[in-house]
Amino acid sequence: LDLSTFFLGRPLTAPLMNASGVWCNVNSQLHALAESEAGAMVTKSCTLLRRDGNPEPRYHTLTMGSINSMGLPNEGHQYYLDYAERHDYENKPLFFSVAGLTLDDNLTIVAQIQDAYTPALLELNLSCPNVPGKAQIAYDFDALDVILAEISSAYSRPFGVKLPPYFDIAHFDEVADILNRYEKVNFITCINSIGNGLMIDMESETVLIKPKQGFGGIGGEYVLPTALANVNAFHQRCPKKSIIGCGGVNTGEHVFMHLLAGASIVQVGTALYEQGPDIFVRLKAELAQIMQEKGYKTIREFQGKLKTL
Ligand SMILES: CC(C)(C)CCc1c(C(=O)O)[nH]c(=O)[nH]c1=O
Repeated sequence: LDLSTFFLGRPLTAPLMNASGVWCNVNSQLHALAESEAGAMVTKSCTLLRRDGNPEPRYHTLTMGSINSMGLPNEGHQYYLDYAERHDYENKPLFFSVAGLTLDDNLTIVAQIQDAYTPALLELNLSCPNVPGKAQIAYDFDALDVILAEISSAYSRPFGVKLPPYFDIAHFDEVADILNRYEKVNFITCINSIGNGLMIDMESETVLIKPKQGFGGIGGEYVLPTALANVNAFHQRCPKKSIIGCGGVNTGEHVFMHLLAGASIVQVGTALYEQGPDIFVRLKAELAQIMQEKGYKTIREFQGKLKTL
């Protein structure tokens, strides 16, 4: 039973990894992921300098997921470059997530990744903030085009982008058209949390997290249908790019759905936050069980083969 899926020509031991931001801020967490059954791993989106992030409580578990407004707490890009230098790439590939606060910061960080000759794969987080008062980069299509043009000329290797969810077919079309003009963008990670949700505590009649008057990104089971749609939409529209699925994964069935919808690798966020890296043992076993029951020997036999009616 070959659970492995090929990603950028490399077989992974499992089509599973963490979602950026979860269990990947500091060395102890990164070490735990490196030792886990995950087939790959990604660092917390970094900024040029270290950030404390938002005041707590900034993450809260919900009945079917989570809400967070962490505020990009991270150790600064050099810390993750130092980790990338020590990482054992034979063990599993490492993705390096970047969310610079400005285009200049992104270019500075990317130039240093370039100079570090690290085998890590760049995942550019396009939920990074735009100029105040404007939508996040991924929702400002002109700014999206500019940042991709700038990074493509500053970075000589293939890289990927982490996208927030889109909800309009015209947006899938427009964003895919932009991405398809950048052949260096060879993978797309869909989705980041669904932005600016709000949940309420009935007893105290209060919001659940302190930052942004309680507004925060929604993750977990709530986002699975949106995640699957974005994975499939970009899988269909960007045939020359690999899709990394993210959103709503907590069982082998969810992993199977993401792969069927077109994902090559499946990221786990909220469920990993709640259950820890041992979750990859369970997900791997549950996926293998489903493949056994369906008579699939390899992922290739069903990956991207979602049927329509
Ligand atoms: C939302 C940003 C703070 C601009 C980026 C970091 C980030 C965060 C975060 O650090 O608050 N949370 C998410 O669910 N997704 C993200 O991409």
